[in-house]
Amino acid sequence: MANLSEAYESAPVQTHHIIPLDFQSVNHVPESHSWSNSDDSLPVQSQPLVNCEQISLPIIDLGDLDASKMMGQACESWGMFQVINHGIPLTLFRDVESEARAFFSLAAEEKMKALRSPSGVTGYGVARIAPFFNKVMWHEGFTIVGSPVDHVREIWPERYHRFCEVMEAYQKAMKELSERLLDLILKSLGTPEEHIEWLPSVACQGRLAPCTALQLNSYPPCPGPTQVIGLAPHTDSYLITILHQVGNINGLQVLMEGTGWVLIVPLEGAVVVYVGDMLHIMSNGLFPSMLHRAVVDNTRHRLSFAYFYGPPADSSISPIPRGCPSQFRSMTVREYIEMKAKDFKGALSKIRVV
Ligand SMILES: C=C1C[C@]23C[C@@]1(O)CC[C@H]2[C@@]12CCC[C@@](C)(C(=O)O1)[C@H]2[C@@H]3C(=O)O
Ligand SMILES: O=C(O)CCC(=O)C(=O)O
Ligand SMILES: [Fe+2]
Repeated sequence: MANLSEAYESAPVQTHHIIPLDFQSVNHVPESHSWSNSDDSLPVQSQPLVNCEQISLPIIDLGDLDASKMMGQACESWGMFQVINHGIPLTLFRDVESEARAFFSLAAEEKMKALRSPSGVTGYGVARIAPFFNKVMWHEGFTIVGSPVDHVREIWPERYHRFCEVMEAYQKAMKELSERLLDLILKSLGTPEEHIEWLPSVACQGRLAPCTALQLNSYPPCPGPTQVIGLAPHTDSYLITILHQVGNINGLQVLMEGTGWVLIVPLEGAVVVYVGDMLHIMSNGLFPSMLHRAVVDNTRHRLSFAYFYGPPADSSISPIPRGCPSQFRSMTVREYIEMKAKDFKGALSKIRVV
């Protein structure tokens, strides 16, 4: 990426925090992955990990004339919504799925050839938030910022082109969709143009590149799904995340005030869009960036693809003026990502001013 690698370099991850378990060779949950009775598990155990309540998130048709208003309402009440009629061909989701499956089914020593470096962003490894927990998640990921070619060529000298082409096409489609969605969401907030000079519909020429990333998440089947966590509770950092959950395997849960953890059941053909920290800041706290987590299945291998979109690294983010005192101080995207990389739980409260 032309943008944020340096922000992550300032908080490198220890090598042992990057290497996932060899899931193909385990038939029990090792102590390192058992979240029961660990300090980390407190927010996790306050409710059953599986069979929790299901909710129906608002479903918004991108062709609907009221889409902007509905998105604003959904962001305010839920911090998230589902989108249908988004224009992403089903074949593209299937192509990404087939490349991701081909990658994650490789033997552990093959995947290790694409390992993310301690201060890098692209590559194979555990989630970036892993060092903040004592226990290890039942998860492996492949993060792509820009092109994965240098990593994938190591594994597939003959067929790496296909993987790269598919990921490039997906990132292009997701970038366009993110920009369409942000246009509508920011319109619902009455955002003045000078506040979002980086958005293509506003910018003239010479626009800087947005910060984007694609995360392929893999949650292998687990012999003790209630003991482990796929992805520990977190909020996403950027403006929005577009999530595609593969197949009809449940996994994504969101913490709803007053209700607890609720399951977001995958809806075929739809994507889930959620508010990230930067949109929470821009909306001056009106749109919550919801705490979410992923749980795992005992027989099925779950995959999800998360696409993150944020403003260019050096642009500043601050609450859109809407007549109320600002709850957050202004900072650059780079500064916020650096803060979150060092302290992922405390970053938002550190920039809160009221
Ligand atoms: C752009 C990014 C957001 C992310 C960190 C990253 O550089 C690439 C991976 C993303 C991810 C995916 C899993 C959850 C998460 C919190 C993490 O550990 O890595 C998010 C990061 C984020 O939103 O900050
Ligand atoms: O796999 C999921 O459902 C959630 C993934 C996620 O939260 C993320 O990649 O940030
Ligand atoms: Fe997330």
